Amino acid sequence: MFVDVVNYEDENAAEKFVKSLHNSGFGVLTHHPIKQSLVNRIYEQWYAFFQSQEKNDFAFSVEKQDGYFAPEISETAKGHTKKDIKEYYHVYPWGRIPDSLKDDILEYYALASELAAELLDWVEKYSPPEIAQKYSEPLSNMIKDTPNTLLRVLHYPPLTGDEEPGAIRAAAHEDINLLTILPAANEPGLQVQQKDDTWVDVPADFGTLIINIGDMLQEASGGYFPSTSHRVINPSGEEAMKSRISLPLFLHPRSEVVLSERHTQHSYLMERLKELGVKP
Ligand SMILES: O=C(O)CCC(=O)C(=O)O
Ligand SMILES: [Fe+2]
Repeated sequence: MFVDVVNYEDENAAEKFVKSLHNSGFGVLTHHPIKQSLVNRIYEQWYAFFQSQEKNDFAFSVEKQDGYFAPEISETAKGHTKKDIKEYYHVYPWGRIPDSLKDDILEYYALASELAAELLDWVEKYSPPEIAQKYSEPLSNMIKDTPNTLLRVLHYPPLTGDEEPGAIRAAAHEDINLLTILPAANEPGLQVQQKDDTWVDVPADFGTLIINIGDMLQEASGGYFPSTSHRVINPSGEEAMKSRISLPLFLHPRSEVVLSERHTQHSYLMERLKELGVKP
């Protein structure tokens, strides 16, 4: 299979997992340490938040990029003209978070960041030596005490039939960051582009964790780890009436971390945010 499903507790989990990341840009983990009960609670609480008007009190800050991004202003993927059909909230530990939602979401942020550091150690260990020598510092060190890692709570609303023709929940894109950690969403739809340009569903049984490479790790590894295009397609029939919630954690190095000869985290991020139209 293009994307491998790996048992986190297996003896050779690290090697298998990193191989999948190299081959497809994606890897899926079962039996991982993130509690599903916590993820479920977050899905329920934030679904209620997106249904409420309270979200409008947390409109995002252009400068800091924390808070609520309404459907009217949410992203247009690079190279696309139609807006994605989604709304989302950017959680940073230093940013604004509704009081009643703070405890669970910050617990998740900390747990997932901790797991991410371990997964970056796996990536480092199974990078070929000529690739590993490109890393300006150990990969897990790049995210140590970083203020930049972003937890995005996404809500894809039920489809009404009035959507702009051709618009989908998340148009094909690559992630900007180092690595993304994504618990399987409560509804299907996530697809990844294969080398022959065809699209396949990412294995996303409820309870699994999906990990993918972002542009910054592609940049730091000289392309050894590919930042693969992925998208979220629109459901049809009964499924179209349902909301979909997802929770990607985008791991970002500290701003001054050197990714390559061309870029630091900061210079890379600014270039990409301008392209997305969310930063002037
Ligand atoms: O909602 C999903 O399953 C994926 C979202 C995603 O790819 C993104 O926000 O970058
Ligand atoms: Fe993505």
